[in-house]
Amino acid sequence: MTLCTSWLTRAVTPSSVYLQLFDRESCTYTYLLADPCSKEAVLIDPVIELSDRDATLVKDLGLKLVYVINTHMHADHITGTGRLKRLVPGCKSVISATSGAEADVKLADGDKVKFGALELEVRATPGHTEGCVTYVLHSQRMCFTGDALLIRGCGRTDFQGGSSDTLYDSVHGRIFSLPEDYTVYPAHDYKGQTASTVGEEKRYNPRLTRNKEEFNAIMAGLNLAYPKKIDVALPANKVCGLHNIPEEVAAMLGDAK
Ligand SMILES: N[C@@H](CCC(=O)N[C@@H](CSS)C(=O)NCC(=O)O)C(=O)O
Repeated sequence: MTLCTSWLTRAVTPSSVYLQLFDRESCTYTYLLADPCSKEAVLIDPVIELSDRDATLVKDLGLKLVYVINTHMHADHITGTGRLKRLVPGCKSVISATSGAEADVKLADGDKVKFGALELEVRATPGHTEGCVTYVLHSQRMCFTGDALLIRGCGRTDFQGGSSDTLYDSVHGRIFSLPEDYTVYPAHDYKGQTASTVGEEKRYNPRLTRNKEEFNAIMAGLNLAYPKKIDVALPANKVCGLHNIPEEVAAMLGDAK
């Protein structure tokens, strides 16, 4: 198998626009996808502090932002969804129904998110949280895995209804069942990696290549510190980041609450 050593973080082709954006503080990847013909676009997993960056990009590229989508209710940062709804009137917030968060559109397994000629398939991939989903853009052979599958890793399973048993089944059943050449785009990377493929992760993921018993033991032994912002992020993200924004964040954004 050929391993890719560099990945596009930006691609504009006749059939799609794709940009991978990064938040240095939370190591979150935000994705901007668009159909170049209709100009309809979606953002996946935006971060509130960078919502001006994202709104400006949408405007500069002449795109029409139709959906601001989350892979799950994040615990480490406040989503940019609510603020983007203010900055780009008309776009709709989107998250899974099982996340327990408020949004204009609540998705279920098997739903499709359509923008222009493009379509994301929603695959429920719980385990990191109960409401995690993976979005699959079959036409571009891409999947956006949130925190379910990270590059050579996976999301922790020690809060928000997390379960290592469930995560193992989600990744093996719903992500590793995709064709091996599909590119995997995660919601975070802490080591400077940008993307992987289903085939690479099936072969080299140090957690998910193990059997379920070994995986459960690895996850039980991670002993990670709680995310620094969890106490402000979860209440804010329950309403898609629009309310309960901490004062220092609101001040930084020059926002009324
Ligand atoms: N240090 C960060 C939090 C890091 C962390 O816990 N990341 C999560 C995803 S965000 S909830 C995770 O699942 N990590 C898996 C791993 O193996 O590292 C902070 O304080 O925000």
